[in-house]
Amino acid sequence: MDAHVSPSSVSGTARAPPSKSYTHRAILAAGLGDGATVHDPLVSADTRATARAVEAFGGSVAFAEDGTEAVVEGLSGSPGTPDDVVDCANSGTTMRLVTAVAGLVDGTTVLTGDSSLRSRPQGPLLDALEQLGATARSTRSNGQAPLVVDGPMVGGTASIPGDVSSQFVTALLMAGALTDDGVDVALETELKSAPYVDITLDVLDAFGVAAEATAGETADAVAGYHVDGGQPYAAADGEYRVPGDFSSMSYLLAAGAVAGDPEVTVEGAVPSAQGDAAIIDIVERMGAPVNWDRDAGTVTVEQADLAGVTVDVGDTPDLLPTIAALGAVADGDTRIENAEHVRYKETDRVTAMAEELAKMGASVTEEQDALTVHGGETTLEGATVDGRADHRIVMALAVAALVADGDTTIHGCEHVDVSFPGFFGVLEDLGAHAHPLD
Ligand SMILES: O=C(O)C1=C[C@@H](OP(=O)(O)O)[C@@H](O)[C@H](O)C1
Ligand SMILES: C=C(OP(=O)(O)O)C(=O)O
Repeated sequence: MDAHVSPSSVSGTARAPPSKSYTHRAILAAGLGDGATVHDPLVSADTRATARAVEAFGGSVAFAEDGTEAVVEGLSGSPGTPDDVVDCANSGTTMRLVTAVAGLVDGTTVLTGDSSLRSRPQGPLLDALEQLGATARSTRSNGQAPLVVDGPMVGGTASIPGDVSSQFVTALLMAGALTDDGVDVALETELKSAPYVDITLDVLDAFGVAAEATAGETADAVAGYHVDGGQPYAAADGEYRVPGDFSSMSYLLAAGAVAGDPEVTVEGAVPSAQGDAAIIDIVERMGAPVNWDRDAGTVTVEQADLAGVTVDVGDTPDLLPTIAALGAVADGDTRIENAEHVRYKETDRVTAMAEELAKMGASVTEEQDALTVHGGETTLEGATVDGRADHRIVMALAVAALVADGDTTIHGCEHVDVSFPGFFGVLEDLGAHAHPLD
């Protein structure tokens, strides 16, 4: 489906959806234990995939019709053999976390996903599961799904690269808590996307599971992570509440910074372990006045003439599309560095943003691990662009389109359902001329 975006301003207050990363982990943790009520879950295509996987292992997940909670019945630490192939759809988090849980099953689990997910790397996780005592392989022997996993694994030490996906570490820690021997994850390289492991430690802690980083050679270096085995999952009082999603917030804050008339306020911005809260500092560094009231959980951003900045996205890969869109509107160069792992997402987001912003007239230089947007050299023009079946590309292009000269058509706008269902409605409520075409 196409979305149509005309140049327009935005103002008012919007609420960010609940965190996708926290929701995946909370539903899985509740499912691996005796169940819990997860309040304010993100109800989206990706989190539904994790809910289906919990059900495939023998639990159940009921999302309330009004979306305010998910009631999870757990499988008490013993995932059963799924009756059918587990379809992780478009969700990398689901596939990685569920592959490790499959290593606990005394039987065979088969996992697949859509064509995007079947092209993403899983090899290091398969190797890790083998090191822990499971059998894990790719049906095509190319480190990609479909995957076949035979457990049970006992635990031990798994050595993995840290520069492909932090989700491998998250997966090994979450499943490792239910092994007999526990799991030591030894990182072969520096960890990218590290704040996502902090989110995992946060959720594990809330479910009564102890896990920690193990010290490296220097004071701030991390050698890996450790989780003891035999730790049941149990949320305090059987309840867990999901905070707002800063990656989703980034599009609303970026919209306010480029097209605020004069400002936009985003609710749901309670502090949590999410590295993507860095978007607040980034829009401020680019010149937009920002006020984050941490107690109230609100961020207000005013429109301003933005200036290019250099941003390292090693910790915050999901912000790359948003920063690239901001850079196309700013004056001067915006250089996004340490970005190679951003190529392993729903699509290669470095190339996708370079090519799609270029269609809108932006001047862009792409390197293997960096993207530089040369703002101010050209005028951003409305164009027909391709969201590449990737929710974040669609939303970032919609932000750029608000201030392009002329109308923009974005292909594949329905993919926002992966992380931010109703995104175009929220933009419209802020006053933007942005809507899906039937
Ligand atoms: O664990 C998570 O919830 C996520 C980790 C990150 O992936 P990588 O660790 O693969 O970079 C991020 O890009 C993804 O959107 C969500
Ligand atoms: C990469 C993402 O998610 P996942 O890895 O779960 O597909 C994302 O939401 O940007």
